[in-house]
Amino acid sequence: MSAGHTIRAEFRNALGKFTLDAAFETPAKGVTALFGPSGCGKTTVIRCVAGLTRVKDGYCRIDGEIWQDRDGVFLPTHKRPLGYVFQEASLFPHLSVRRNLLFGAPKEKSKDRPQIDFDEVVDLLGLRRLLERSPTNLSGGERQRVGIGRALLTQPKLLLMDEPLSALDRKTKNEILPFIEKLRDHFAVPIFYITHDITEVERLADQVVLLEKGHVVMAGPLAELQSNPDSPLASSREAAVSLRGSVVSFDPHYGLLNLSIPGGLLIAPSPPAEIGETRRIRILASDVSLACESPGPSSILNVLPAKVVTMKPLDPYETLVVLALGEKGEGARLLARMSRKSCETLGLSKNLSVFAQVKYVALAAGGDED
Ligand SMILES: Nc1ncnc2c1ncn2[C@@H]1O[C@H](COP(=O)(O)OP(=O)(O)OP(=O)(O)O)[C@@H](O)[C@H]1O
Repeated sequence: MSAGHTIRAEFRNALGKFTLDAAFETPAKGVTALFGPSGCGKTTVIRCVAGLTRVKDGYCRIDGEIWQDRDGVFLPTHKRPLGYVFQEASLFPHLSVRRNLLFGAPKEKSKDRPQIDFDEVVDLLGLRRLLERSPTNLSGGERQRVGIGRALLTQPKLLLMDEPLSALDRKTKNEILPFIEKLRDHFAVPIFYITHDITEVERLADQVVLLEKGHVVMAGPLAELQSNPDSPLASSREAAVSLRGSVVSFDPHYGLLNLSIPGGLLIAPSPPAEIGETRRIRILASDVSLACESPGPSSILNVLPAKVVTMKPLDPYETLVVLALGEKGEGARLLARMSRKSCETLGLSKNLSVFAQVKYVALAAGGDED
């Protein structure tokens, strides 16, 4: 990774009874999810990145710009070009949505980097019809969209989002997720996204920093962590992989989308989509079963040749199988979770050619990923 296009964060300090010893480097693009159980230090890390908490032994470099080093450099928060989105947006009740959005936006345009445009933000976040309203009677989801828009319009070099959906009910969360997906794919601003909800990580993250008790357990691209059998993501009950699929065709008769993924093709029920559109796909380990020979007719639409990469017992009864799609195992990784008995009956071993039967393919709502 060239230092110019990465974010490097290192923070070490004892904070009361809590010891923070977190270091990671991540690309300065897309969404980096900070994920881990309550109290593991997610908020503390981004407070350090924001300069709201100052630890002596700290280093923070954002896309070539040093915000903190060990030789005394420490940019105060107001000098750090960052946007901060909290669990609940605190909007100014006496200002219209439009003026709330523009609050904090620089008066002059910077010439050294592309600017985030007001109209683009408004349209992308679906705020046009709210512009002249007062924030006092907005719904929780609308308020949060205004909060996100306001943070983006400060023209940040980094957007920090601290559990932005956790105060919302499931339905509103599902309404807002597509907006966050759109802004991830549309604007070039890197995002640090704190959550303890794995489904948000799977839908939004490009990279993940896994935290536990103030330490970074693992950090890297989402797909790598999901398919690494030693990662807590792979061994969890809800283990899944997120893949990117490109729309190849649509069958209007059955309402089925054909998506090309590395090492194979997937079919998923879906409304029509544009050919070439990229969609994020989620496949749960518990929705994948294996066969050694091509199975006959079945209700399962997706049967993909794959090779066994590795196997890991999760407990005395269940095994996690990591697969590489494609006849030569050249494609994307997939996980299958099965009983130890099934594993033994099939005689699974490293490099064995198998057929992965995928029972359910979850597709993120429309919209192009990079
Ligand atoms: N300045 C401080 N002094 C003492 N303790 C602190 C300080 N800042 C954070 N802590 C402690 O650090 C720990 C981590 O807190 P933090 O809020 O970062 O966790 P989190 O992973 O974001 O949790 P949650 O998901 O519940 O929000 C907590 O035990 C907190 O009490």
